Order: sequence, then C-alpha cells, then structure tokens
Amino acid sequence: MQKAERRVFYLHGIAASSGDASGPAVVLPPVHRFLPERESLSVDQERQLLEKGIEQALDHLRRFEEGQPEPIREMLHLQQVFLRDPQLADEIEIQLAAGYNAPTALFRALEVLKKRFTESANDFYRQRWVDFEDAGRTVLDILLGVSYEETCLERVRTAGDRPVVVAFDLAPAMYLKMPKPAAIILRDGGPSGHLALLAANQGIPILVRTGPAAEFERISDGNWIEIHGETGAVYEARERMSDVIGASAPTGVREDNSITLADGRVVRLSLNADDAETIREHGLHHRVSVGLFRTEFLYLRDTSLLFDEKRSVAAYGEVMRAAGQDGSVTFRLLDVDEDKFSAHFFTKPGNRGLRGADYYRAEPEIFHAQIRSLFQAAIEHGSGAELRIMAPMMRTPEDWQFVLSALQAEQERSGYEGPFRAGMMVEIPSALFSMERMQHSVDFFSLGTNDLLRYVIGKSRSQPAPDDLYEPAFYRLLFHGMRRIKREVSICGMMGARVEFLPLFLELGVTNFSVPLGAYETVRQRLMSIDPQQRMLRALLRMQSRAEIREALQS
Ligand SMILES: C=C(OP(=O)(O)O)C(=O)O
Repeated sequence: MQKAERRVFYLHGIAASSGDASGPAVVLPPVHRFLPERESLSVDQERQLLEKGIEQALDHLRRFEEGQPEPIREMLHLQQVFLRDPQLADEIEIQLAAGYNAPTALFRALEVLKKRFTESANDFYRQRWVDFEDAGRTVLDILLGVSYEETCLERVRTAGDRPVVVAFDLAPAMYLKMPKPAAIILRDGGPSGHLALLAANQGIPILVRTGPAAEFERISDGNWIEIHGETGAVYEARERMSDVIGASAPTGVREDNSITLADGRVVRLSLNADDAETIREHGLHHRVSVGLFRTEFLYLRDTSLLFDEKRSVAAYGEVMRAAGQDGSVTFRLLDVDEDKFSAHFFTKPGNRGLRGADYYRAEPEIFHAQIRSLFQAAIEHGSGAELRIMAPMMRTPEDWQFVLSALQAEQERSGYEGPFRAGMMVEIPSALFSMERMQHSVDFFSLGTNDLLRYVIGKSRSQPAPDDLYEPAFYRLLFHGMRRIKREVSICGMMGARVEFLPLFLELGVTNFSVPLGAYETVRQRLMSIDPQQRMLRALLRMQSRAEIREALQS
C-alpha cells in the first residue's frame, strides 16, 4: 500500500488555463492593505492633508498634459475635473466625518463612487470610471508616499525564481508590465476574463475564484507552492522547481499542425498567442499556425505603437518572423473591450464604448494605420508566412463589407502579393444570421465563443456559472448559423480548448481549432483519437435543459 502523502493543502480554484506549475509565492496585497492604521487627526487636519494631496495630483496632471496627443490631453483634463467634482468632495466629507484618516477616507469615497459610476445608466460615467479611478489612485499614492502599481511590480521583479503571483485580482495592463510568472492564483477574476486568456495563451497556469479570503490568505510570500491544473488544487511544493511541468510541448520532430481524423478529414490545430516569444518557443517543436493574435495587447504593452507606424511594423514583423516561413498568423484587428481599455484607443471621448466596425468608422486613422502596418510587416518580414487578418465584433454584411473594402484598398496600395486571407469573428448572435450571405466574400469565419455565449445568456464574462456552457439556445443559434457554410470555420474561443466539446464542433463543421498553449497537446491527442462519425447534434438540438445537454456532452 502506498504511504499517504502529507502536504499542506492550501486551496481550490477554477483552472482557467490548464497545466501544473510550482514556484515561490509572491502575494500582491489589495490596495486597501496599504492604508495606514494610524489614528485620525482632527477632521480639519485630515481634510487639509487631502486637499494638499489633491492639489499635488492636479499639478502633476497639468504638467503631464504638455506635449501629449489630443486624446490624452482630453483624458488628463477630465481627470482634473473629476478631482474637483463636488460628488468626490461630498463623499470624502462623509468619510472624514465618520472618523477616517485622509487616505482611508479617500479610498472609501472612491469605492462608493465606483459603485455609483459603474452601475450608472449613463454611458459617459460608466466608461470614464477607469480614468477617474486612476486619478483617485494618483492622490492615494501621494498620500501614502508609495505607488501601488510600482510596489506590486517590484515585488514580482525581485522575487528571484519565476514566482507564482497570488492576488485578489489583477488588471491585464499591470500583468503586461511584469516578468512572466510561473503561475497565477486569483481570489476573484473570471475564467474567461482577458487576464485569464492572456495567461493561458502564454501557457501560464491560472486559477481563479479561489473563494474565501481566509483560505486564500494562508499562502504567504516565499511559500513554495504547487498548482495542479487538472484539479485546481494548490499544495505546498514537493520540490523547489519553478518551471511549468504539465503544459509543455513534446520534444523531437517538429509536428505538423494539421491532423487527419479517422475518416480522412483534415483539421488544423492552431495556437492563440499574444506575444512573439510564445510563438517562437512553440515553433521549435511545431509548424506554427496562430489562429488568434489579439493585437490590442501589443498596444496595451506600449500605447505609443498606436501612433508610430514604423515601430508597429517592426512589432508585427517580429511576430511573423517568430511564426517562420511555413507558418501563418491570424492578426485580429484592434478590439477594445471593457477590461482591455486604454484612453489611447480613442481620439474623441464620444467614441468610447464603440466596438467593431462602429469603432473603425469613428477612428479611421487608427484603423487604416493598423492595416497598413500589417501589410508592410508582411512585405518586410513575412518571407512567405501566411498573413491572415480578422475583424472582431462583426454584426452585419455591411460591417464586413466596410472592413473588407479597407483591407482590399490597403493591400493594393501596399503592393503586397503574398499569401493573404481575410476573415471575421462570429461573436455577436446577429452575425450568425448573416453568415450565409457573407460567405462568398469571407475567407474564413472564427467562432468567438467567449463573447458569443455571454451575449446569448446576457451575462458579464467575469460572472460565469459552469452551467452556462450548456445553454440550449446557444447550440440552436450555432447550428442555425453554420448549417449551410462552405467556408473555413475556425474556433478561437475557449470552448474549442475543452475536449468535451470537440466532437460537437467537428459535427458543426469546424475545421480549425485555435487553443491556448496549455491546452494544445491535450486537444491534439483528443482530435487524433476522436471518432468523427459520432453524431449528437440532432439529439442535442431537441434538448430543453442545460442538465440534459451537459450529460450528453460529458458522457
Ligand atoms: C476569442 C474571443 O475573443 P476575446 O476573448 O478576445 O473577446 C471570444 O470572444 O471568444
């Protein structure tokens, strides 16, 4: 009989990106932990401290405005308006009267306003909250004498071995500034939030929603911990090693990226990747086909690229070179979602909240500059790799026609004659009703199931329930859209990386599965062993409940 292993068990979470990993924990405290515990001085004295902090922040914002492009000046100006807003002053006054010291009063006031603004029916307030909160954080940093973001980044940078980052939540923009961790554990966060997707694409295991603070806080800085991707469990580490131990690609011969199914059909397996380094590493063992490169992350890392075509050509070129001559990369045009937000993406405040073709129509310079850079990168650095450009958030044939005309015009202007394919994402339910009409002018469709599902069930991506994946209406819609499609249909949403859904997507006609690095090998194995004759769609379409569908898919 085997001797039972006794190791410290810390907690359980949802594995948003599979794979095992271990490393020393770096715990990033939430912002409220930075608040001083000191006794309050008199209300007047605390008010004076706050007023001084606000003045310094206003001064900083005013100085920073100089020489910035118009959209940034506009944002900095609004941040100053916010810091002088009577709503903020009133909330601060309430907190001071309740006896809180200056930083705590400001923190609490910002929490109250966050709720008010983000739940407001007014688009302007909702969309501007990110900027307002940022201005509030600047004052808080001044009052505390430390920068919250810099302090967190410094802890990760100085952790030595590749650490496991443990945090309540983590913004994608902050993650993009850190060195790659071995893994991430979040008390909150959602499995299809953009931080989870970013990490998954880099093959970094991530556990989210680990639940109660008490369990979560048993992990302290420097504890060596081990994450088990399959079970979502976190233990004390058996050995001190920081490499990902479960998600790596096989060594030896370079794998082809097409898989011949048992019935002779050929499907392609591609990678969702957001950086050249991951693509390069993958390319050591595989012929590379990137099915989704989210270009907004490139810009979030370095917003100045947006207005610098020469440097963006170099950045796209690096990605194409990483894919190699026989590879292909599907670049998705800029897609600005709430949690991939940067004020730099908008030249006019009124454009915030626009997405897809509406955004491209409103921001023609950014739109055309991006397409030009992509063709130019293919000319200068592509050396035969296939360039694929994909438009997100397409709703109607008119949306697609608008993007396609711009692609054709820029291709002609650039003189690029290499391999090129133009496609669109299907991630808004209304697109499913026009796929058939659009297919004559589309080289490929790509199913964005992360967004598609959220729009069908009307939920935010950070509040998923495991059962949502089995929503009957979702499958009926997919079937309706795809039943007469002759073009390539890819899937780049996370459902394509879950083996239980593979037979169904094959039956629906998907021929290209684009998945995060951590899921690549598992999906490849499953596709090679799958029985492609399995038929479940008809029965599934008759099912009325999520439970029935779950059982059918899992059995
Ligand atoms: C791949 C998708 O796009 P994103 O996750 O970037 O919104 C999707 O919605 O499935």
